[in-house]
Amino acid sequence: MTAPTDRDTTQRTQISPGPDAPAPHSACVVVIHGEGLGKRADISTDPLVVGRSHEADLYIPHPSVSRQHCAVWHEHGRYRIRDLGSTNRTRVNERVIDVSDLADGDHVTVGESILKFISHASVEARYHEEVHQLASHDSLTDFSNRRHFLELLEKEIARAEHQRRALSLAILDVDHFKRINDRHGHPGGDVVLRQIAALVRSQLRADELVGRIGGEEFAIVYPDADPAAVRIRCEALRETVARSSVSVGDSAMQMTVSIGIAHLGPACPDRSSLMRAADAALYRAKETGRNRICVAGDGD
Ligand SMILES: Nc1nc2c(ncn2[C@@H]2O[C@H](COP(=O)(O)OP(=O)(O)OP(=O)(O)O)[C@@H](O)[C@H]2O)c(=O)[nH]1
Repeated sequence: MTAPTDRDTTQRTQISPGPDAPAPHSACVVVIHGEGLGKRADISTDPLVVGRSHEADLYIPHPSVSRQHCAVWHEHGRYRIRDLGSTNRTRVNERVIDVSDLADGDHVTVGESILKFISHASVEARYHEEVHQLASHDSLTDFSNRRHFLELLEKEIARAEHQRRALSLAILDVDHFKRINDRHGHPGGDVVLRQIAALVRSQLRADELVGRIGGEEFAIVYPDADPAAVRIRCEALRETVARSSVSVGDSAMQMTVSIGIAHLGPACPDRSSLMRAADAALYRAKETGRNRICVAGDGD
């Protein structure tokens, strides 16, 4: 065996211009303390409303926060903040304000939460974006995780009620998924789940929200679509999965999904009743043979 030479052991430092420049980014506010920790929202010329109302752009569900607490916006090259008549007032760096300019790094106190203002193209903004993405999304499928999905659903319900629009919820569960794990192990099961998630994604429109709400369970919100149209969309999704083949290594297989649908309305006026009804419909779809759709209210 020959002794190692300098060439073998020396690591050479690569000449580098430094990290990639952060993409130009609008400014944002990030919750850095209290309820809503990690949430962020971008700021544009349209006022961004921070508050406890489901319709607030940055929703902070805490009793110390007013329904519409403050608004932040971009105007003639400056970032501005205005208190919206909140009970506990808005503070910028501990100073109570009615209207104020914002500078990079300013702390905004809203009830018991603290927001940080981060100006555009900041490396820190990218860091917070990544942290938020990690906290709110499922790493296997990149869908919203259960907690984030439920929060989005709550906001969509508030919007649908306010605008008197339809909203439906579908819960989809992969049939006999345990067999895949038993045959191919948990990593093989993950490979299949990722492929089914891709099929689900391929069937979604831009305004439809999806979340992974359980191990092999996904949920989709269909805003502003009538019940008949939602049924057709779900049938197309069910068929797409049933006709596609998924694979683990060399082994290809056909999978199916069962789907339960519930519509926002007098029988399901809020998030929990909607989730319960869609779940019960899914249970019926499983009980009556799988690879099918059941709708809450039909045949209960
Ligand atoms: N690979 C993998 N498996 C998971 C994950 N989460 C849950 N599972 C598995 O999914 C399986 C779900 O099984 P069951 O709830 O019994 O249902 P099923 O076999 O899909 O049958 P039906 O739903 O009744 O059609 C269990 O074996 C879980 O261990 C995950 O993230 N990855």
